[in-house]
Amino acid sequence: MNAPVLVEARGLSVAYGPAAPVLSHVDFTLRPGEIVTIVGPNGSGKSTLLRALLGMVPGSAGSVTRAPGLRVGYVPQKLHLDPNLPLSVARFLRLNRRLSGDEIAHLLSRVGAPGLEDRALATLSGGQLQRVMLARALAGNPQLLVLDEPTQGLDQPGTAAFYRLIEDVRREIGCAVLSVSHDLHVVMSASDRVVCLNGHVCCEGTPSVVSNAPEYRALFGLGTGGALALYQHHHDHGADHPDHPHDHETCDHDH
Ligand SMILES: Nc1ncnc2c1ncn2[C@@H]1O[C@H](COP(=O)(O)OP(=O)(O)OP(=O)(O)O)[C@@H](O)[C@H]1O
Repeated sequence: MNAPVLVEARGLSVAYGPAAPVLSHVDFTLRPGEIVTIVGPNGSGKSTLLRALLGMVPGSAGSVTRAPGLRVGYVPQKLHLDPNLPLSVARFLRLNRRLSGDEIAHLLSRVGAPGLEDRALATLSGGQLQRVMLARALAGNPQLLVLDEPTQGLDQPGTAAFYRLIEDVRREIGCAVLSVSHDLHVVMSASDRVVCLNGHVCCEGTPSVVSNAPEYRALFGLGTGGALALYQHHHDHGADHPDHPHDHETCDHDH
């Protein structure tokens, strides 16, 4: 029998209005407890894929299925905060669920941000705010934690510490973690599986498979032409889409 699946996309395409699809023919499977990270250039459809998997945007073709009753905790890319809004951390955490003072204290210490209950949200540092966002995502005891570039704006130690925290949380509550990230070093050390996206799945597999894949190296300019390569990645998504997902798909390049 197959292992249970939390979220699955088959042949998924997504278009915003009449424009060309942002995502084409994406196959994706996430199983319980996995840490999977989506990488890819700006505009390659990473956030769109997350949103489509969560049912926040409809697919134009293909299918998305989620385990019945799936509990998801979502940490968005950015929280747009009005600095004049006098919203405390505790009130923020209670916006969409009932939580006791003890539960809030426990959540905040769980994410390494103890004692912030009464602080105004707008006065927190970037790192503190991300931890509070993570606390909110964990409040519903998720089976799946979804993180959209959660460490944007954090320095390298802050980023590394945040991902260590995510690994601890995964170990503790056994949730799967699906994230979008540009922090390639961290991604490569902290993911079970990496999916490299550029409107379609260019390559996927374990970090070591992906970091050696020519598609990945071309996209991220590792020894193939520097950062410029990022913008010169052309692909022909036609012939070779196998029925079975495997570690390493090919796509054509023009450098
Ligand atoms: N609501 C929307 N309406 C129309 N177009 C959209 C919408 N959201 C995203 N797009 C377009 O879809 C494409 C993919 O966007 P998406 O945000 O999924 O990419 P991304 O890989 O997450 O990018 P980034 O790394 O810059 O965050 C972009 O061209 C973007 O302009």
